[in-house]
Amino acid sequence: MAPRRPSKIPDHIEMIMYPVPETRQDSSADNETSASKLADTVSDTLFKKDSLDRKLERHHITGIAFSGAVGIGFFEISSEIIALGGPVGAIIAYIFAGLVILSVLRCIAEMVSVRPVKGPLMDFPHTFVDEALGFAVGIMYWLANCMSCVTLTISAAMFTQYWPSDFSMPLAVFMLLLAIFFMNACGVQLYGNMEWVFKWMKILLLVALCIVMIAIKAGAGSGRDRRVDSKFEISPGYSPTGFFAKAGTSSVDRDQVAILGTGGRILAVWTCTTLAMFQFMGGEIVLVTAGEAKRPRRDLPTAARYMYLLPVGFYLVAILLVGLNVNYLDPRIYHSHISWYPESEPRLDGIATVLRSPFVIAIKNAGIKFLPGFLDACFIISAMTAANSALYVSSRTLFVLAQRSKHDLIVRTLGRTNNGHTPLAAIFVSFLPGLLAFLAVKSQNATFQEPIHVFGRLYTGSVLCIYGSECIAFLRFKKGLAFYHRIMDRDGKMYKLNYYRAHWQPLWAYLGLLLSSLLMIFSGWAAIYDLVARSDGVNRRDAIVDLVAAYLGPALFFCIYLLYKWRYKTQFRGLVDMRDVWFPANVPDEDDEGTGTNNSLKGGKGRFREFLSWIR
Ligand SMILES: NC(=[NH2+])NCCC[C@H](N)C(=O)O
Repeated sequence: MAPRRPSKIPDHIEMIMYPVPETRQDSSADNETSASKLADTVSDTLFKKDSLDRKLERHHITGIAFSGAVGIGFFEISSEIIALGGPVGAIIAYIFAGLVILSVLRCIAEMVSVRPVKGPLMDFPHTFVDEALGFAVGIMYWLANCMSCVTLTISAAMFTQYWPSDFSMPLAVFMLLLAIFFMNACGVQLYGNMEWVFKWMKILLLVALCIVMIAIKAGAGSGRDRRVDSKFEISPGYSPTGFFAKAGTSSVDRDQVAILGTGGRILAVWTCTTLAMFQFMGGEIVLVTAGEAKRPRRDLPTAARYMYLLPVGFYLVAILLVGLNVNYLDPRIYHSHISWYPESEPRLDGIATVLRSPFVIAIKNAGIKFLPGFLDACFIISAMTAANSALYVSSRTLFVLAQRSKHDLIVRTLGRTNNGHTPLAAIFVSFLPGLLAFLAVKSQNATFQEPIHVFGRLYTGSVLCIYGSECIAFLRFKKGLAFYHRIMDRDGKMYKLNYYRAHWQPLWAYLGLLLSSLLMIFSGWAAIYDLVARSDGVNRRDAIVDLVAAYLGPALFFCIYLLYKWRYKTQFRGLVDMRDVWFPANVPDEDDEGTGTNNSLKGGKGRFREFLSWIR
């Protein structure tokens, strides 16, 4: 398909950038026999229907991405973060995690505005760094989303156990998986509309939680239960005390703080940041819609630029407010490194339950009765819709991977769509790992934590590798542009007019690369500490599982990369090979005029209007 010509490009440059298809054939094409050309034509005709439908409007795209980014982590795991780092440590951790997302999204937003192709997340490393890196990113992104689908499904199923009923865990997992499969299988437009509704439900939930937290701080409720606070021997204040060791006693005292002082605090905040990453991940999902977006060149860069603002903004405000309302030494706020419980409290370790949420703890302390049950229902929906997005992402990633595959059988099975342009085979295969959610079912109504934890860590570790790869791809992309600056000047007017040009680059790329690498490398340090420094009193098996979960994703990523590189002898892309930047394949037909990606030229008002139109 001939790429669409953006408006406002001078004619002589247009000829270079968007040559007619014939001129794009390279010399090897001359040698093609007419037989193979005929085969191509036949296969083109046969597989014409195997493409995705371009039906997603901007609000669908942001719905899918928002719904995928805001799952259950913030509502539930935030308690672990507050427990470890105190309210202040939690905010610092959220700022760091937000910074990683901000940096990465700035890089991919610019690349996608120049190259709005199908499967952009794997295309960028493939085109600008190394084919093997693109492959590793594709496979690991697929796997990571399958794993996050498992984690989110288990969480949703465990939340159903809050109400006393006959709704057993196996039944809950089964019904959730069924719902997720059918929502994905019923066509992209319906799916997009559903996710748009879920996005608004989640926004309302976040706003409501903030309002309730402000009200409680102002004295709402039938009175704060101060009895819990009085049990603690350390007065918590707001900042972290230090890094806690594992302990199983019934009260907390200073001996249980393994590393005191500034070092301990820094380590506590670092561990919080690793945990917070799970909550912030998912903003990049906007790019996965590239194959189904109606106007990818216009909508994707804008959505990628603004995508992080809503979740990050809400998360920061809400964590600040909830931190003011809970005592971070409250035994009901759980983290595996702080596991003491007064005998009177039910042990909640490992159980995803509304009772672990810091918001619910604050609400219960304030004596508001009916809200926990209502919030539980909201959390089930939130987790389920994020699992829904995870299946959407994994199926589309697998579909694009299959279409790019060198093996005909894979192209003709997983790379196909049904008559409604839904990649059913890819959806089904990506759904299968979801059955691992049944692992969480120990017995009727009993639950255990390990699968949630392991799959969640696997997802985080893998996505951190992908974020690092996107930053490297951006650095190469920028170098490539500098190399070909006579054809396309990143600082020139034409570029600024037609594409999104992120300010302060390559600073964001370096920052994203540095933070994601550090987070990946040191994500398992607490487990190593448990194993090495405090061998007594620590459950070694737990620590080993923790360690494996932290590093399995990155290890798999590097293995896949090296294996592909070794098998296909791929080379790093030289700058000269980056002609692809200006000859993007598969740029879709867009049904509106112009690219409209660059709002910075529209001035403050234009940008604000753009932002509002995106929020819808
Ligand atoms: N669609 C996904 N893969 N979502 C996984 C991201 C998890 C999400 N950030 C959460 O806090 O629950």
